[in-house]
Amino acid sequence: MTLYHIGFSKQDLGNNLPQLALLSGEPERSRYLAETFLQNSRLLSDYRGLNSYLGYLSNGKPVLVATSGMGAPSLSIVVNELVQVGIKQIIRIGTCGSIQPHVQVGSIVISQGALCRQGAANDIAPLEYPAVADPFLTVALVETAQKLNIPYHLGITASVDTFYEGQERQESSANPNLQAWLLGITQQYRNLNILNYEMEAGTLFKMGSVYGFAAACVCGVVAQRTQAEDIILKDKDLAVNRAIQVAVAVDC
Ligand SMILES: O=P(O)(O)O[C@H]1O[C@H](CO)[C@@H](O)[C@H]1O
Ligand SMILES: O=c1cc[nH]c(=O)[nH]1
Repeated sequence: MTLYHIGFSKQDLGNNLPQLALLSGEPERSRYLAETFLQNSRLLSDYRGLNSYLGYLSNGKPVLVATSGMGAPSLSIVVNELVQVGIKQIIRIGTCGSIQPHVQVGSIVISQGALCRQGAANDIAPLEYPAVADPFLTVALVETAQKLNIPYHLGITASVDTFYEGQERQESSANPNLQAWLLGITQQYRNLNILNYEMEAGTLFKMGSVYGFAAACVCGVVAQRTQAEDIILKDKDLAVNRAIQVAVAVDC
């Protein structure tokens, strides 16, 4: 049966079924990953911008590349359907904004868990349910980053629903008047040793624990929120390439 949003079925994946999916928020990143880092990749579907590919790692292992779209509601749909076609491991390859001075643009953040401020996650499990990454897959990502000599940070991520309001952007937002409870929240998170902001990992982690797959997240740092609100476009390719290099080389 073809799954409605991802646009393919288990039968479309052949006899050598992939267990691992590499999940990006951005469709262009998925295409780049499949065409540049995988062998014999082919497009499975491209519906609503949620493109997906089947390809092979250099060790011959089949891997699915899929697109989550932005934010947890969209991710939850894609991940649900990936589980239905038999995926057992999902590595999110994303971008993020650093909120710590030592976490520099161009480096990568591997999330061990997330502060999950996401409405969609509450439909998966109670608010108090921990949003934790799979420990084995996460350590494998760390070991790969070390082996490749890629600057990485391991720690806690803040996964929030909005890019502007929830990440306390005022100067670059259409509405500079944030709700009172959001004023100063980035400093509070900094004090809690949270490393970065992004918009999907927390819900992915909760889904992993509830639905029984291994979830992990590696993000390239494209903004430095101790200095400014904007995305540093000149360093984005470096950051994203590093995150992809680690994810495709992971031993899992
Ligand atoms: O680059 P991706 O994977 O989309 O990740 C980040 O970028 C988007 C916001 O610009 C959000 O989806 C956020 O989580
Ligand atoms: O600052 C950033 C950069 C990328 N993605 C986010 O969610 N926030």
